[in-house]
Amino acid sequence: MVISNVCCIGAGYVGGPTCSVIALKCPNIKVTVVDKSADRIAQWNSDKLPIYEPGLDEVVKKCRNVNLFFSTDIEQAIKESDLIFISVNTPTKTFGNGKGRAADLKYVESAARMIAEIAQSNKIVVEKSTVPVKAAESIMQILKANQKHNVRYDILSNPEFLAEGTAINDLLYADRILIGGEDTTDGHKAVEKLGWIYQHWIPKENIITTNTWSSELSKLAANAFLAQRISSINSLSAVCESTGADVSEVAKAIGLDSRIGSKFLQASVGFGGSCFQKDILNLVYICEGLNLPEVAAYWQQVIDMNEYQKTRFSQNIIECLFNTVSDKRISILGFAFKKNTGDTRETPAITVCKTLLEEGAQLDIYDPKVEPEQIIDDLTHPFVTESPECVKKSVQIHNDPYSAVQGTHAIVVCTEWDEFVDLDFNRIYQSMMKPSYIFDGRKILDHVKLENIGFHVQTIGKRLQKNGGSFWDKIPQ
Ligand SMILES: NC(=O)c1ccc[n+]([C@@H]2O[C@H](COP(=O)([O-])OP(=O)(O)OC[C@H]3O[C@@H](n4cnc5c(N)ncnc54)[C@H](O)[C@@H]3O)[C@@H](O)[C@H]2O)c1
Ligand SMILES: O=c1ccn([C@@H]2O[C@H](COP(=O)(O)OP(=O)(O)O[C@H]3O[C@H](CO)[C@@H](O)[C@H](O)[C@H]3O)[C@@H](O)[C@H]2O)c(=O)[nH]1
Repeated sequence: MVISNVCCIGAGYVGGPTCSVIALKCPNIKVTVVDKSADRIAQWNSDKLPIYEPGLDEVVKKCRNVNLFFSTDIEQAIKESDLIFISVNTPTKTFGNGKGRAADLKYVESAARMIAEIAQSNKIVVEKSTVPVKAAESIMQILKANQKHNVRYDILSNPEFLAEGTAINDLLYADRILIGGEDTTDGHKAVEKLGWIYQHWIPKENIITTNTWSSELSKLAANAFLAQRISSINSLSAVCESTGADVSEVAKAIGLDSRIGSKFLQASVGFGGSCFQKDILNLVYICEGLNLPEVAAYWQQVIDMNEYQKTRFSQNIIECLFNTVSDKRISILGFAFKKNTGDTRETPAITVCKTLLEEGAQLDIYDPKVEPEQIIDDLTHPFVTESPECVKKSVQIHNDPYSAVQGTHAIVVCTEWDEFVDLDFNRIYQSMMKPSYIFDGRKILDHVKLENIGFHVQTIGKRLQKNGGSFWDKIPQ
């Protein structure tokens, strides 16, 4: 099997870690990750990588400039390679047909056009990006229509299932590798070649092959199923809050049924991240295009429930704080969409912060990995009711959790960072305004201990009443 040179177009959250692990596990393959962003490539070549991911630094340090290269010379990398991963972003369209729903494939298309322009020898082109079903067909059309030399292309679908914060582990010990290809002799050969790369570290039985369209759809389906579980448990969290049931107990009770399983049943302020919402919206759009409105509506509800959860949590904060947060200082602990990443794409913290800002609150924000500029950017783009200057006046970013809680009325936990569990809450209580509130949007804190210190505690899917005076009192019994 002779794949000796791999190129990856797109040095992002997927391209970077995936290719680093391929380089680590396949020392005889030269792996070049290219990007049109010179800044991003410079960061990959520096001591401070552009993304935070546990274990990534070590892998990059070991392989960089040995058999792993980060470069802006896209032309050279395409020319040299046998196999090219397209790992560019596929965000939700913000304009025109399918605005707010369809995946924007302009970056995939431009990558395909570049390959067609440059390639002088046969290439296996691999869709690593998450794309709509049948995208491979469009890529093939672009490649064939623009073919410069007598080059043969094979297109494969090889979706990525890594989750941020655990990317290296997910890549090293993937549950499965999915490869979709054409059901022809050449198609099978291409699938085998890509499979051979993964066989360097993934057991053969975990590498599954399907037709191209099944592979493309499986990626959207996997994310839809995962997000659906979160929306399902979050919907029940509202029932728990109104009845006195505890959503963690419910999750445990149902999760022990081996048919249901225990994972992805953690009720929360809502799911975030660059994928779930984008991919489900894309699935909904595809279903509408296929004239399957009932199927589209079914999956749309997963997104709607997530919006409901984020809004519900934010409104509860305001109601608990005597229906006004105007000029009150509120600490936000955690801004990333989950722990162990600095990524803020679609983080529920944005909804919480924007709601509080619209109500006139002053925010003191701390996150161990998110850059301050990123937080300001997220809260000002696009901002409907306030100018960016107003937002900046109302937001202070801290590099220490204790300074972020000093003199504030309430703490809102938006990300489940481990370090929040071990904070000295006695010290924090002393430094806050009274009554002191904690809104635990991630269910990570010891609520009984906090109540014993004197905090008023609110969380998702459970009534905590010890210190009374909360919005639960309004609920008719
Ligand atoms: N982030 C995740 O955890 C994750 C997991 C699985 C799948 N995915 C999918 O993988 C794809 C990439 O996601 P990401 O999070 O890595 O995106 P990203 O935005 O972090 O990275 C994409 C990179 O592609 C570059 N790029 C775009 N067009 C280019 C071009 N024509 N030439 C060279 N570079 C180009 C951009 O500059 C950017 O650096 C998406 O389709 C996403 O849905 C993401
Ligand atoms: O029980 C849970 C599990 C997750 N979340 C939230 O859901 C979001 C997404 O979490 P996770 O799926 O762990 O991270 P992602 O990096 O978004 O990974 C998802 O999206 C990727 C991009 O497509 C896929 O590759 C992964 O398989 C898929 O898990 C985060 O806000 C989590 O806090 C919950 O609220 N409750």
